[in-house]
Amino acid sequence: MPVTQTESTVQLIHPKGSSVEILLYGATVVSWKSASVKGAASPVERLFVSSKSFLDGSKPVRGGIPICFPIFGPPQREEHSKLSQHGFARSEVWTFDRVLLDDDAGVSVKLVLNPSPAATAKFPNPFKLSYVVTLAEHQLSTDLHVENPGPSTLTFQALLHTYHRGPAQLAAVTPLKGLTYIDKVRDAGRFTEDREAVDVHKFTDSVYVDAPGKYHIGWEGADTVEIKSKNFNDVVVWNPGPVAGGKLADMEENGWDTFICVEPGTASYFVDLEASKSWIGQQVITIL
Ligand SMILES: O=P(O)(O)OC[C@H]1O[C@@H](O)[C@H](O)[C@@H](O)[C@@H]1O
Repeated sequence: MPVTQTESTVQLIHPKGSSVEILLYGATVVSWKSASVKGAASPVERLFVSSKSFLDGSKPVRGGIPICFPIFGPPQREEHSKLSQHGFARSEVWTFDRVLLDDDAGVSVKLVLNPSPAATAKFPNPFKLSYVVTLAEHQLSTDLHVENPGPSTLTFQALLHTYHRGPAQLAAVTPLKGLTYIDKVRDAGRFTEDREAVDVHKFTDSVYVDAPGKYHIGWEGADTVEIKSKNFNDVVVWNPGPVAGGKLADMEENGWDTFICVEPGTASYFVDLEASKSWIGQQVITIL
C-alpha cells in the first residue's frame, strides 16, 4: 500500500522509491526521501530532524516541516497575546482525512485540524485548516488550506518552516539580491540584500519581504533544491549558528551545521480572509 497509517503517523511511498512520513502531531513532515536526479540510485533524506526533538507531543518537532499558524514568531497583536511562538498548528494533533491521489504521477493525502479546546480558547476565531501533502518522484508539495466559515474576517499568518538537510556552511540561497529584508538578528532593522547568493556563515534570521516565490538552495557538489511558493509573499532564511543553536534544548550537537531553513510564509504581514472565503498557501520543493 503506497499510503499507510499508524496511530501517530502517515507514510507515503511513491512507486519510484521516494517516500514521506508525516506525524499527526503538528502534521509535521518529518522525513522526505528522494533519489538524486543526477543518478544516485537510492533515495536520500532531504529534511533535517534533530535527534533530540521531543517526539512525544510535549514540544513542536525541531526539524522537518512544522506549520506556523495562526501567527509567525511571537504574538504581535493584543488579540493573539495568548498564543505561543509560531501558533498552535505545529503542536496540535491533526487527523488523517483521506487519500487524494495514488498513481505514478503522485501520492497525495489530506490531513485536517480540529483544534483542541485549549487552542480554541487562545484563538476563538472560527477557521478550517487542512493540509495536502503530495509526493512525486523528485518532488514534495505541501499546501495549507485555510477557510473562514465566518461570520467575521479571519486574520492570520502562515508559514512552512522547512528544515532542508545539508551542510549549512556550503548552502547558498538565490535569488534574493535587491530584496528588502527584516534582520531579526539586528533589532528587526530593514536592509536591502546586496549578496548574489545568501549564505548562513553566521547566525541568520532574515525575513525577505515581497519575495519572488521561486528560490534555489545550492550546495557545492550536491543536488540543487528548488522551492516554489504561492500566496506566501515572504521567505525566511534561518540558521542559529553554533552559539544560539547550542542553546536550543532540542538541537542535537552541531545540528545547526547540518541544515538551512528556507521558509515560505506570510511573515511580515497578516492575511485578512473575509467570511466564506478560502486561502491556499503552497510550497513545492523539487530536487534538480
Ligand atoms: O524555536 P522555534 O520556535 O521553532 O523557532 C525557530 C526560529 O524560527 C524562525 O522561523 C524564526 O525566524 C526565528 O526567529 C526562530 O528562532
